[in-house]
Amino acid sequence: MPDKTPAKPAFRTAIILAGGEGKRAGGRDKYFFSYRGETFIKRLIESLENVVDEIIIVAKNEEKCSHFYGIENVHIVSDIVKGRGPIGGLQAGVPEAKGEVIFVSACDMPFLNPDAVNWLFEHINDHDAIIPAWDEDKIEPLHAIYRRDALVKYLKTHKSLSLRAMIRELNSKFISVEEFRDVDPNLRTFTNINKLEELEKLEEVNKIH
Ligand SMILES: Nc1nc2c(ncn2[C@@H]2O[C@H](COP(=O)(O)OP(=O)(O)OP(=O)(O)O)[C@@H](O)[C@H]2O)c(=O)[nH]1
Repeated sequence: MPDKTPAKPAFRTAIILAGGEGKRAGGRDKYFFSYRGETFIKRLIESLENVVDEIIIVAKNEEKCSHFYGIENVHIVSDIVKGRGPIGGLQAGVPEAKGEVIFVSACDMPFLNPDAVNWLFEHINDHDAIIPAWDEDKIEPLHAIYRRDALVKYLKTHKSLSLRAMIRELNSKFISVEEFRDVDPNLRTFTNINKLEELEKLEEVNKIH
């Protein structure tokens, strides 16, 4: 009798990078920006909790994230070396990840769409990474999926702090953002808020609607 049990899907991790200098936000911690009364980081956790098996928040300041301790399947870790940018965040987060496949997320995306994240997980196939792209220049490496083994190997052997250099080195597949319109017609999942003015604009729009 053939075994009809469906293959167990790979364990999935999400890493939320919650560091950075936030210069464009006047030095503020963008993950504590809030929209409709809820912080960006809380919104991200809620968007991800049904899509992944664990969430790792890599914080510049672990203490500031301490109120997320105790949430099931959410772990908080600190940058090992501060000020290294997103790659520095990965250096701390990837070794803690149990998932074979990892969704890497910025912390400043208030409209992350779980269906878009799920779609990415389902399309990584044999690639090391699957990265949404608007065009050749504008890519979304912090709304992308990576294989843990590929990240571990890269981070061990390369010193560059450039995400683009890492993506070039990996067997990366770029996928047009247009592919996401079925699950997110206005592509809001890619909205990221870098400045206070952008946040204020969001809140104004929120008041009107
Ligand atoms: N853990 C960690 N995350 C980082 C670090 N640098 C940037 N990030 C995260 O990576 C994402 C993209 O960062 P950017 O928005 O490009 O940089 P930023 O430093 O946050 O902001 P700017 O200073 O305005 O450029 C954000 O989610 C940041 O929180 C870091 O050193 N450690």
